Amino acid sequence: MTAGSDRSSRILVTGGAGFLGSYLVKSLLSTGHEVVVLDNGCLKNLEEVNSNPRLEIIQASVTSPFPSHIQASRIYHLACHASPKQFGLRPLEILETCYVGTKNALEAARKWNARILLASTSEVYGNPQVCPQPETYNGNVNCFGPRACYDEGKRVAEALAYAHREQSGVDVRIARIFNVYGPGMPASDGRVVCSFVDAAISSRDLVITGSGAASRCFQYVDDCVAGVRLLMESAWSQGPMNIGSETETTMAELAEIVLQRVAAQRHGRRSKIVYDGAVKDDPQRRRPDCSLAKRVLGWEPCVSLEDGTDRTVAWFLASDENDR
Ligand SMILES: O=c1ccn([C@@H]2O[C@H](COP(=O)(O)OP(=O)(O)O[C@H]3OC[C@@H](O)[C@H](O)[C@H]3O)[C@@H](O)[C@H]2O)c(=O)[nH]1
Repeated sequence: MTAGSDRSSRILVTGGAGFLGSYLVKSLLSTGHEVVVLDNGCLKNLEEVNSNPRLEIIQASVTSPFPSHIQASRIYHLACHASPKQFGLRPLEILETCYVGTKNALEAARKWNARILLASTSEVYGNPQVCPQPETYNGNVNCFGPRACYDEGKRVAEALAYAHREQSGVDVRIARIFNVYGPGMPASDGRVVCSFVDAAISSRDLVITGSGAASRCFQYVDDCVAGVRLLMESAWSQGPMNIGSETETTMAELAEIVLQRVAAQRHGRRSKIVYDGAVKDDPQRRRPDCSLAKRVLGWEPCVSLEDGTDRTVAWFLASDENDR
C-alpha cells in the first residue's frame, strides 16, 4: 500500500464471507488490519482465517441496522448476491439488500465518521450502446425485466451514496466492478467462467447461452482486490470508478480457452461446446474504459485470462480430489 495507507484502521467488510469479500478479508488481514465481517451466508470461504484474533465475524443481514460496537473507520460494502442465476431466484431479497443494506451501511459510515466503499457493478450500464463504457456513460437498463433487481438495485445504491455524500458529507468511494472470477467460486454459482470450468473437468458439454458473440472482460479476483483497496485509500471521491480488465473476450472464445486449459492439465479434451437459447436482457458487449483507474490509482489488472483460468482449473481439480 502507498502513502495514506489504511494500515492501522479497523475495517468492516459486509459480504466478507462471499467470493470477492473473502479474498478482500484475507488480503486485509495479511497486511495487519483488524477486520470485522458482517455476513448472513455460509462461512466456508473464511475457514482458513476464522481463528485469526484480528478477525471478528458477525452473522447478520445488512438489512438490519449495524451493531454499533463495530465502530470501523473503513467500510467495504460488498454484501449482495451477484450471480445472474440468483436474480431469477431471489429478486426481492436482492432489491432489499441493495436499498436497505446500502442505506444501513451509509448510516453506519455517517455515525462512525468512516469512509465507505460501495461495490457497484458493470451492470449499471445494462446492455450498453457505447463501447467501451466510461464512467460518464449513463447506461441502457431495462427496469422491468429479469436483471432489474440487481441493475436497478445497484443504481439506487449509487444514488444513495451520492445523496449521503451531498446531504451528510459521508466520504464515499464507488467501484464499478466488472466480471470477477477465480479459485473458490463454487461450481453452482452460475457465472460463466466457473460453469465452463466445472463442465469441462466433469466431461460435460459447455453450454453457451445465445450465439457465443456476447462479450465480457474478465478480471482475476486478486487484481480486483488490489484495485478496490487502492480506490478506498485514494483521494478519488468525485464519482464512480470502473475496476476491470479491458481485454474483451466472447463467450465462444472463453469456452475454447477453458477447453484448452483443462485439456492441458488433464491430458485430453472430453467436452464439446453446445448452444442454448439466448437469455433475456443479456448484455451483448461489455468492456470498461479504465483510463480513470490507470490515471488516478496507477492500477490495471496483471493476471491474463489464460493464467487466471489455469489457476481456477487447478483449484477445481484439487477440490474434486477432496470431494468438492
Ligand atoms: O453457463 C453459462 C453462463 C453464462 N453464459 C453467458 O456468459 C455471459 C456472462 O454471464 P455471467 O453469468 O458470468 O455474468 P454477467 O456478465 O451476465 O453478469 C455479471 O456481471 C457482473 C457482475 O456484477 C455480476 O457478477 C453479474 O451480474 C453471458 O452472456 C451469459 O449469457 C453462458 O454462455 N453459459
